[in-house]
Amino acid sequence: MDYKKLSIADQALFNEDGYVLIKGMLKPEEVKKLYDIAIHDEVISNKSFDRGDANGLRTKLALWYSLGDDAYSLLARSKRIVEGANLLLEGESAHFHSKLMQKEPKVGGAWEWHQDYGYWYRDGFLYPQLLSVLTALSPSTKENGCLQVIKGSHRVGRIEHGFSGEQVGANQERVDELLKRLELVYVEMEAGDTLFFHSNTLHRSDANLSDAPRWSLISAYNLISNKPYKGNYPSASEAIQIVNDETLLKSDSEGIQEDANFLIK
Ligand SMILES: O=C(O)CCC(=O)C(=O)O
Ligand SMILES: [Fe+2]
Repeated sequence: MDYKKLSIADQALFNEDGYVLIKGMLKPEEVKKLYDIAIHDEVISNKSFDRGDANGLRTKLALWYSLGDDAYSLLARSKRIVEGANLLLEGESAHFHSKLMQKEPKVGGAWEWHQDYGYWYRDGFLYPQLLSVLTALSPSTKENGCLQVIKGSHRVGRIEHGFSGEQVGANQERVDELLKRLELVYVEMEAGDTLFFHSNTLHRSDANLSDAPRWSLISAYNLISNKPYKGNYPSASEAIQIVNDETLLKSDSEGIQEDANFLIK
């Protein structure tokens, strides 16, 4: 079976709605491999930190910048994903960072409404020419706190963000007005589905009060010409070393290296 790739119709949906969901972007064997590696990855577990929500529930995550030869990077470097990012960003993309989100049963916290560009603006990106690629490693449902998006909200431009507990959230008054006008979509995903979304798309998620974990991998890409004017994000201005789609399954890649450049909190 061939690997999925994004089409011109997917690009049109992304431009219209601010996101596009690609079902079955990963093969079941690929998801199994990545999830197995992730749940046993001690480096990830040691480098993870958590973010509390307004109710004190906490989501664990590990975040790193440069790509390597680990299994997560082979996905982030895969032809189908990088070409998808290139199509949607309308040019050559670079990798800004990747993260492994671990929203555990009963304790995984909520995320407040935000635009990723609300954060990344502060990191020094001058243009919102960035996107997130979220791949579900386990099923993502309303019950376990799937991602919610406001359809078409990428068109409003950057909204002011301020601190809301330990998280940075978008101005609530604006969010409330947009919710009166635009559709709120719960993006339920099966393991192996991938959501591409614009850096100005408003999104949030509920806490995971269910018995099922919700793990996902999120890689962020910027247009290579839109490199940040400050900070130290080497991969954001480097060409991505693309690998064939088969590489993830064929290689004996494992978890991430201890010396990957992790964000340390
Ligand atoms: O996966 C989620 O629930 C939201 C995470 C998110 O939006 C982020 O890390 O920027
Ligand atoms: Fe986000």
